[in-house]
Amino acid sequence: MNTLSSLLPSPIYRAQEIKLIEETLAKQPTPLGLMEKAGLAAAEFGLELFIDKPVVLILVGPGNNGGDALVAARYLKSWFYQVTVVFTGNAEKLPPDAAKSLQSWKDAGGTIHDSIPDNVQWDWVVDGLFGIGLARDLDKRYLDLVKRVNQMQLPVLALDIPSGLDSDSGQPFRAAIRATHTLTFLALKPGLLTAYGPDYCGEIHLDQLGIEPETLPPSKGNLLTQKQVISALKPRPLNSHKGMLGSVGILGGANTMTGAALLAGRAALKCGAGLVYIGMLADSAPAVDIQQPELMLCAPEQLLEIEGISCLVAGPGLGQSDRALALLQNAISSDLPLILDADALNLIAVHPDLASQLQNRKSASILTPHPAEAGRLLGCSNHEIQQDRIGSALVIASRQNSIVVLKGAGSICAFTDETWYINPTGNPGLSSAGMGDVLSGMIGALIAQKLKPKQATLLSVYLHGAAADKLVSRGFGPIGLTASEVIDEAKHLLNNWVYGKNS
Ligand SMILES: NC(=O)C1=CN([C@@H]2O[C@H](COP(=O)(O)OP(=O)(O)OC[C@H]3O[C@@H](n4cnc5c(N)ncnc54)[C@H](OP(=O)(O)O)[C@@H]3O)[C@@H](O)[C@H]2O)[C@@H](O)CC1
Ligand SMILES: Nc1ncnc2c1ncn2[C@@H]1O[C@H](COP(=O)(O)OP(=O)(O)O)[C@@H](O)[C@H]1O
Ligand SMILES: [K+]
Repeated sequence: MNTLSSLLPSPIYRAQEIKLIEETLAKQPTPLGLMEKAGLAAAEFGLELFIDKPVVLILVGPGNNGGDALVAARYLKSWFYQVTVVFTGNAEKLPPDAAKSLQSWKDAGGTIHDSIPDNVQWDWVVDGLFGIGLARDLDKRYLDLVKRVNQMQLPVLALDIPSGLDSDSGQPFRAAIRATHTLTFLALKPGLLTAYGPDYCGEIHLDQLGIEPETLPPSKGNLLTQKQVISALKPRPLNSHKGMLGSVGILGGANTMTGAALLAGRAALKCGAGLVYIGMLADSAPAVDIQQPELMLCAPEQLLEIEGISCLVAGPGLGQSDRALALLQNAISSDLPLILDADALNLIAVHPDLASQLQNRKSASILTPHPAEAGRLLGCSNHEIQQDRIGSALVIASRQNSIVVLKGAGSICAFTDETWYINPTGNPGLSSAGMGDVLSGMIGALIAQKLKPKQATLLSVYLHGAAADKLVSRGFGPIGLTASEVIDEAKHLLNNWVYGKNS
C-alpha cells in the first residue's frame, strides 16, 4: 500500500477507464478475485489504523463497493472485531461478486441490519456504500445514511472513494461521506484529488491489488510528483552570468493593482531569473520597488521594445482598458513564450480576434485561469467548470493551442496532446490575493532559465503549492498566509531541490 506522497509518477484514471481495466483483469485467472483482494486490503488497513478500536460499523451499498465492504467485514470479524453490517439494498439485485461476498459473510455467521441501530457506540466506520459506480444524486435513503455517519464524528475508512463523491469530478452528489482515510484500489481517480475530493477523502492510500502499475494501460492523466518535477533542474555552472539566466518581462500593474505586477516580478526574481522588467500601466506607476530595487520598472510600451527578453508574463493587475488591450495584442503577436493570467484572460474571453491570434502563435502560450476565468473563456459558469475540471482545462488547451493551468484545490495542468496532471500540493492558505500573480512570475522565471514550457509549468505549480505547505507545517498559515511569504519559501525549496541543502 502506498501513501500519496510516496507514489512515483502515478496514473490517474476516470471511472470509465477503471471499468475497462477491471473487465480485462477479471478475465485473467488469479488465486484471489479483485473483490476479495480489495476487501482483505481494507480489513488489513483497518487493523493497522484501529487495532485498539474493536467496535466497527460497516455500511454496505448495492454494488461492488458494498461487496468489498462485506469481504472486509468477514476478515475483521474473524480477527475478533465486533462488526455491525448495515445493508439497506435489495440482496436479489446485488451484482454476482457482491452477492457471493454477502453469502460468505452469512456463512461466516455474519448478520445484516437494514438500518443503523440506535444506542451503539462504534469506534470507527467502514464506508462501502458507493465507489466509482455512483453516477447520480444520492436518493433519500442513502443521503440519510451519509448524513448520519457524518454526524457521528468518528474515524471513517472509505473504500475506493468516499460515498457520494463523483470519482471523475470531485463533486459531491448532494452529500458525501467525510472520511478520515480513503483506501483506493488499483489506481488513483481524479475525484480524490481535485475540487472537493481532498476535503472528503482525508488521508489517501492506494492499494494496487497486486497489479503491477506497468501492466496498466497508458493513462493521459497523472499525479504530479516531486521526483518528476525536479528532474529537469540542475545546478548552475560556476561560470554563470545573469545573461544566461534569462530575462522576464511582466506586463500589468494598472491603477490600484500595481502590487500584482510587483508580486509577479518578485517571484520571477526570487525563482532565479537573471533580469526582471516590469512594465506598469498605472498613471503614477512607481519608478522603483523600494523593497526589491533589483526589479527594473518601465512604461509598458517600452517593455515590449526591450531587446533580449526571454519570456513575457501578461495579466497581473493588467486591467481591461483600451491600452491594456493594445499591449496584450502586441504581447500575443510577439514570438516569445507567453504566460497569460487574470485580466489578460478576461480580455481574450471578450475579444475573439485575440483568441484566434493566440491559437496561431508559434511559441508557447501558458494560460493560468482560476475557475471563474476559465468559465469566461469557455462561455459557461464557474460551477460548470468545477463539474468537470479536467475536461474544461483540456478544451481550453485545445481551443487556445496553449498549456493550461486550471487553478484551485488540485490544480489541473492540461496540454494540447490531451495529457493532464493533477497537482497534490497546496492548501487553503493560498486562497488569498496575489497568489496567482506569484505563480505566473514563477513560470516566467523557469522558462527564462531555459526549462521547457511544459516542465516549467509543472514545476512551478508543484513548487507554489509545496512552498505553501511548508509554511503551513511551520505555523505560518493557512490563516493569513501571504503571497510574499510564498515567494521566499519557494526560493528556499527550489535551492533545496537543486543543491540539497536546507537553505
Ligand atoms: N475497479 C476495480 O478494479 C475494482 C472495483 N471494486 C469495487 O467496485 C466498485 C465499483 O462497483 P460498481 O460498479 O458496482 O459500483 P458501486 O460504486 O458499488 O455502485 C453502483 C451501485 O449503486 C447503485 N446506485 C448508483 N447510484 C445510486 C443512487 N443514487 N441511489 C441508489 N443506488 C445507486 C447502482 O444501481 P443502478 O444505477 O445500476 O441502478 C449500482 O447498484 C469500486 O468502486 C470498488 O469499490 C473492487 O471490488 C475490486 C476492484
Ligand atoms: N484551497 C486551495 N488549495 C490549493 N491551492 C489553492 C487553494 N486556493 C487557491 N490555491 C492556489 O492559489 C492560487 C490562487 O490564484 P488566483 O486565484 O489567480 O489568485 P490572485 O488572482 O489573487 O493572484 C492558484 O495557484 C490556486 O491553485
Ligand atoms: K465508498
